[in-house]
Amino acid sequence: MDAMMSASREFFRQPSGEKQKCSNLIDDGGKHSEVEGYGNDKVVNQDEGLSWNDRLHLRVEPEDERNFTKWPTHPESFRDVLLEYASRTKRIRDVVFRTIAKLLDLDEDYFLNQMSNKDPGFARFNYYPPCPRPDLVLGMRPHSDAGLLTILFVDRDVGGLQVERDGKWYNVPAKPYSLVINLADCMEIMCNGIFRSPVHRVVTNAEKERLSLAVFYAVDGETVLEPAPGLLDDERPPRYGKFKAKDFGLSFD
Ligand SMILES: O=C(O)CCC(=O)C(=O)O
Ligand SMILES: [Fe+2]
Repeated sequence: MDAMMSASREFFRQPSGEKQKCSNLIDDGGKHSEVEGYGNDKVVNQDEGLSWNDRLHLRVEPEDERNFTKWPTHPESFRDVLLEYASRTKRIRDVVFRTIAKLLDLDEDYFLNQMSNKDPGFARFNYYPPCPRPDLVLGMRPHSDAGLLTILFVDRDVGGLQVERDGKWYNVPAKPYSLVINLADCMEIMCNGIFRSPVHRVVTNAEKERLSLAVFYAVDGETVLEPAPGLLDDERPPRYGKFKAKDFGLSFD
């Protein structure tokens, strides 16, 4: 974990020109951007406000779709460290899926069986510079994660992540060597809302920079999502319909 965080810190500390070698902008004068690479998120709606962060977004799954041209070459260790890190988060993902299935009295492999070897996984390195006016701008605006599961490695010293419940925001503490596991929208659907995909945001800090790394596991656009039949009966009707992930933008493809 230390190696992953220091590789990330080293990447973001480089001069802008070096980071732009991994840019997410498409070569058309910077008018369009793609999901992968270094930069900022695309602003879809002017009213949503900007987020005070830089990010590097890299596909880690499926293995044969990794695009190493977007992966940093500095620090030199970056690629190997991320490959090792991603292989471990994938194992954690599987343990969490099995545990959730057991908690719900489903077949242990129910969620794993819903997945295909085309399902995407993305590593998103977030860098939040110190912000002179934390009262005016968020590090990341409120959202829920769209996929199945997010494994989030938060900064060991600097807090900022908050989770919403009943209209109130609660701080998620910064803690060394801890991972925050976030259930995302597609899992909420498959769990028929028994487990919820939380709305969360990041507040800025006036003095300190903050780093985090989210690994998102999602589903292929063709995956048909529906509440697990084993969770439904007359008293517990489905809260969600059946649909393809891509029809609701619930995939990264
Ligand atoms: O930086 C954090 O702690 C949260 C990041 C996050 O929510 C995301 O990347 O989706
Ligand atoms: Fe998130």
